[in-house]
Amino acid sequence: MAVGLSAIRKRFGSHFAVDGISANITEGEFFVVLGPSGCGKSTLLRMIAGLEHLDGGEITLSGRTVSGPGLHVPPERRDVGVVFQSYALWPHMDVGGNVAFPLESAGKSRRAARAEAETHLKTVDLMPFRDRRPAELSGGQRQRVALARCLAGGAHTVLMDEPLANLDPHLRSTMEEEIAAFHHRAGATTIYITHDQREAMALATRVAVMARGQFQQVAAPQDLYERPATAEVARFIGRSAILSATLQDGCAAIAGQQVPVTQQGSGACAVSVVIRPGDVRLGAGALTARLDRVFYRGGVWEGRAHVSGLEQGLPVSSPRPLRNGETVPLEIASGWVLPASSDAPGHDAGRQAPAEAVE
Ligand SMILES: Nc1ncnc2c1ncn2[C@@H]1O[C@H](COP(=O)(O)OP(=O)(O)OP(=O)(O)O)[C@@H](O)[C@H]1O
Repeated sequence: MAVGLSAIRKRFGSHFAVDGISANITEGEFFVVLGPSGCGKSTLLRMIAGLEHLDGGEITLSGRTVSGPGLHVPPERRDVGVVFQSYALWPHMDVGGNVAFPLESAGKSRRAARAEAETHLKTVDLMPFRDRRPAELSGGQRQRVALARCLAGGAHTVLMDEPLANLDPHLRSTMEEEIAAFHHRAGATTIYITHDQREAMALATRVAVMARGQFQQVAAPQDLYERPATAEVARFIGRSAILSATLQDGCAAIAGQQVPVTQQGSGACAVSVVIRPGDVRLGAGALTARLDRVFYRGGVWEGRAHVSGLEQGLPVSSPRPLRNGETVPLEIASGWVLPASSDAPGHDAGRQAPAEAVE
């Protein structure tokens, strides 16, 4: 295990910014922490980096305890590289100098450090820019310098705190590909923080959905989408409707129809069913819906389908044009039953929040 978090807590005044998080992050994993602003993501990262002391619990890095009761290994002795959203480059040094800096600090000669820095500049495709100063680079190029410098530091574990937050959407998606390639090449265990679910889904081996200082669910992106543990996770990841239904013989009664559903374990007959766009078939079926909130999303149209008697509109998407106000036949072909308790699928993190009431 590369990074072990055991019931870690951090309090500011009376407020727990990190409130009992446990997780085991494996060697080489790309682990994304996803959550809304203020949920405690940066505090968690700073605790792992050694920039915050813990108020409880224990952190291990490669099996070595670095934070725990009466123990706090300083940041520079943790073998951890950090990339923040502000690039933190030296403005007076050129690109090559910035990347060579950790190598020189580690005692290499200037010449050897420069030569090694070039290998890392090649990795992020920045060799043609090695003599420029940071001020002469675009945001994306600066971020790549920060990545190369992190590589040069040779850290076993890389922590990234919203590294793409300052970039425009087009550059963000290019940089996502760069970061994925960087991870593939460098192989370092990476913990990446973001509030952007699309970014999380694109990059992660596993995603931890964080809220109010706790991990709500830790799972692979597809599992999170298809088998959310709570209503909160279902709402945070992708589009969904969450409907109350009664369950019998593997089917949920929704709007007078028997909808085949998937669930974890057995249990209650009054359940909450998550419906995703892929669960709804448009164009045929026993139900009739009126569409609104229709948007064209490049290749597909998205909208909400309102069926009489249902408490929420269903999310729909179609490769054919949809129109606001049109009436369409549809069928709900499948759904996911939210686990009633904490024995949620894919959930391997410590303290858990109860499933929320359905809106
Ligand atoms: N040094 C501090 N002193 C007091 N409160 C703090 C301190 N650092 C963070 N907090 C509080 O702890 C909570 C979590 O903050 P944190 O920065 O970890 O959230 P975040 O999820 O990273 O947010 P964002 O996405 O907006 O950066 C917030 O309520 C914040 O105000």
